[in-house]
Amino acid sequence: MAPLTEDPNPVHDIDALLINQDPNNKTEENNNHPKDKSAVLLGREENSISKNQNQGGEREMASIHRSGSRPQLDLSKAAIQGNFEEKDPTILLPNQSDDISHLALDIGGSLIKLVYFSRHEGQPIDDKRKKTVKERLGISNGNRRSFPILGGRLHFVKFETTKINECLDFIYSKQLHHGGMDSRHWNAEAPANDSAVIKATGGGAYKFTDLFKERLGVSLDKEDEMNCLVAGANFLLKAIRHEAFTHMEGQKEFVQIDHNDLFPYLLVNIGSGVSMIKVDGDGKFQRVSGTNVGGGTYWGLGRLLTKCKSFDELLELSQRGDNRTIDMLVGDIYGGMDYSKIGLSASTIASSFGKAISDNKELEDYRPEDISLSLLRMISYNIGQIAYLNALRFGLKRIFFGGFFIRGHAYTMDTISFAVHFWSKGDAQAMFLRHEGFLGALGAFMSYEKHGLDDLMVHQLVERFPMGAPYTGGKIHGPPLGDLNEKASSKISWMEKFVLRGTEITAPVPMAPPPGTTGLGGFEVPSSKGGTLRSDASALNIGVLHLVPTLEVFPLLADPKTYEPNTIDLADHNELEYWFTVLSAHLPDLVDKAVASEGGTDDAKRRGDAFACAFSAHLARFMLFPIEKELSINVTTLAKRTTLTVGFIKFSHFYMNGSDTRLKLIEEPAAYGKLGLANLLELREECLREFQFHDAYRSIKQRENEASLAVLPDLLVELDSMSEETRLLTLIEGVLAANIFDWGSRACVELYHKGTIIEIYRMSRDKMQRPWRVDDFDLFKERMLGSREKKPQPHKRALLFVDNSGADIVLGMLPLARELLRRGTEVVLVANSLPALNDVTAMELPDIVAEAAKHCDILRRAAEAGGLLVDAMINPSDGSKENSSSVPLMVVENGCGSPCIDLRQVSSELAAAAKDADLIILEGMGRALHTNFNAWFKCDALKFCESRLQIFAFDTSYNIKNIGLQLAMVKNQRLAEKLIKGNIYDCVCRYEPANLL
Ligand SMILES: CC(C)(COP(=O)(O)O)[C@@H](O)C(=O)NCCC(=O)O
Ligand SMILES: [Mn+2]
Repeated sequence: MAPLTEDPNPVHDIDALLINQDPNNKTEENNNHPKDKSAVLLGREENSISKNQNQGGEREMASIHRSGSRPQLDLSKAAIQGNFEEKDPTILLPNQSDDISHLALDIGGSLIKLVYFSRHEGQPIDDKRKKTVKERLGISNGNRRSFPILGGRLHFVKFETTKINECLDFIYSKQLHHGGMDSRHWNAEAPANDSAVIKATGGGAYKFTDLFKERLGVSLDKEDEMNCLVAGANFLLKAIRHEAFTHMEGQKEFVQIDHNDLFPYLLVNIGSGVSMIKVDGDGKFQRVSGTNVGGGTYWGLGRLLTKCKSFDELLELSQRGDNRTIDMLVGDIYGGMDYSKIGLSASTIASSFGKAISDNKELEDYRPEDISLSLLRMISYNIGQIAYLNALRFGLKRIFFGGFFIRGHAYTMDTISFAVHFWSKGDAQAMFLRHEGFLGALGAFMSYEKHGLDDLMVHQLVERFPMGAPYTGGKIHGPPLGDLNEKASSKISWMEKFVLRGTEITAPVPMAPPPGTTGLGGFEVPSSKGGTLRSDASALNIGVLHLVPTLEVFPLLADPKTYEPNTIDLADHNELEYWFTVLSAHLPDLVDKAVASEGGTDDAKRRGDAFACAFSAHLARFMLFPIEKELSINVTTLAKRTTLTVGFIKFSHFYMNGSDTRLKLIEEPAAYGKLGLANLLELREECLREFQFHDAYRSIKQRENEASLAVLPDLLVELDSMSEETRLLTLIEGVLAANIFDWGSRACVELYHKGTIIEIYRMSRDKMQRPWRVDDFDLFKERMLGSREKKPQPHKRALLFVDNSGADIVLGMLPLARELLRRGTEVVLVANSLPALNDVTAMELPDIVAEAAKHCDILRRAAEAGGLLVDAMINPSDGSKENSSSVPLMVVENGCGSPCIDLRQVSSELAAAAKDADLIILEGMGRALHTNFNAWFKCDALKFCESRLQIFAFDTSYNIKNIGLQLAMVKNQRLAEKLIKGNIYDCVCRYEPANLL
């Protein structure tokens, strides 16, 4: 490669070199102040029409506005790839940003909200497998909309406006003003692009224009605040599954919004002042009302009256307040009685601050806590009341509240909810949004038209890291983490700062709320069980949105609307506590494996520690544990790995109240969306990837694959010597037995010290004794082999959702696949797209199959027919490549990187493979137990799938609602007891033929 940077005026035709680059664009950017669609709808003046039309635009009005930040040609560090002699050599532009705008801002009076995009890190793509699968399954990109975003993440970050310099540092450190780290190396000294433009909304977009220009060399392209709020709210309500929730008396409940029935609604944005916006559709809205008594009033008056230094401090005070000392209640007027005739209880506030008239007290005589609560209730009730009256005025069913005033504060939400409930006599309900603080920033982000985000579907957005926003992004740079007690030093990187911040959070112990009086519907004291508050309460209650435009809903789901992937709902605190303990205990070992998988270097160790800190901080957020329990966990953790700060730092950092024997960790799982065990298991994998551990179990997987492949030929000979019936049973037993190789199960991992892989496999198989705890094998056998009355009908295509590497795939699932192939059934092995624990991935499978095929004709022919052996021809001279006598064996990726699978979001190739499938086999605890245990499948368009075979070793039976075949051996004692009233290593074999439905 040769550098090209010396030549400021390259002779190459720029248009030819760079797709999507518009050389005219520079002038357009400088002059144009694009407005979004709604601006056009509202009939605003548009100053860029003629320019765009000149550029060839028969495009319609709404789409003629070009984003002000279309990328510029960045030739820095450009280099010719390949040979100088070549005629038009490719030129690499390492610093060229993607054709995507990466950052948008909402700069408010107190907070700056950032939404930024990062591309998914380039995964190695096995093109050949994909190509063959595409051909085989007839997948085309035909009607797929081509998204400018090919996949990436939306991150949400906040800064206090007073710390705008930190915000600028952050943008700079991540090079977000140039299109992000993806396109620029860390510390790249590329010159700032003078004409770069960032979308921004909020008053600060005007106030800080010069500062942004000075510090980052970028211009802020101002977007209308109201447009942004509405665009952000619409996007969230349509695209995020668990976005809206109600909050009454401390209870949070998510509301399923039907996208087709979203409009109209009332959006109440409580900032310094309050706006009430009637939203009728995308870009269609009207500000119908508002009130000047809002967040600013609360903070302003509160500051004067209590001397509080921050808004959060004031809110925290309110939690310990008793407003009855200062508010005049109905009971104060009526001698402690209710005014029942007009439906007011004695505890109803008759007049906020009313007692101060007659008390003959000075300001100092009132507790600041009481003042704060009185103020909070006065303002919240007032807003709730006005909002309801406006909803009534326009006949609106739904009221969504957002804005910085709420900040995920349970007490505030309860108060607003109470007011809406009270005034509507229960007819209306207040709803809140998890991303409420980011509506404006998201709206500004959406205003870059080319994102194509507007018609993203729910299943294309995955909130994979439900509470990880502050931990994400960037690489681990800078010196080792060191002592996390140290305050953020200028030396440490952003990532580390974030880790630091996350673990530093101190939160007050929630006070038991004063008992609310039950009366005649007056304003009782709201009870907020989840009334926790932290210094930046809403900073962590949202996750990173992964945009994967290729994800689809699994077409064989009988009813995607009612489908719930999680079997275990962590809203049950006992479950949460148990799984917290299990995952915490597993952490040190996982870190060891992860560090070893990266060569055990210092960098890997540092990343390992950072991962452990981040993941345990995430886990901690869900929990509120008695102190004894916490400490016992810490002691074991530390005894094992003294250098690791896992699970310990978080406790030393969390607020502890002497009178309360609890460590305060944030107990508000619902704030992060509905949480099931699958989310927690996925979070762990995502967190590993975040710290650049891409395959912690790589070497274990390799070792187990090799050992298993070595004994496969003997197993196949053994199987072939059996009668059909015995063989089928042995095969199912084999799947169950081999699923014991699960590095996610503590009990199993302990077993591995007791023998070789093959010994454990044999032992496990020998112990298979029927009847299993749940045993529908005979039904399945009848379907496969037929009966006296019925001849067997081979399945057309079977989808085998495979699980672990090693014995599980090689000695369990592959022989079962072989049996199906032998019977004329096409087999599709469905494997993870990304590693998770020791699960086999779709990338790894072709090699494993190729090795296995060396010992088996059936597998070889089928693998060839399925295009799996293109590279690894066993015997290239035998000419069997074109052999069409076999049904194919194929491999597809499932679209996920977790031990579990959410079938609402699978890869397009799996969706395509499912079309002709009439048998689904789900194997393993993660895929068939923790998720999909209650799933129903169909085949063709409307019929239920002829059979549903779920195989998982060591499964357990929760309250089994479905019928069907599941093969399982329970790998966890507690699950065994709960699910099947059995014991660890019990088996479940459940089969679900359609005629039973
Ligand atoms: C993570 C797992 C779901 C993986 O199981 P698999 O899908 O491989 O059968 C499972 O190992 C698990 O639930 N482990 C935690 C329970 C324990 O350690 O007992
Ligand atoms: Mn697994």
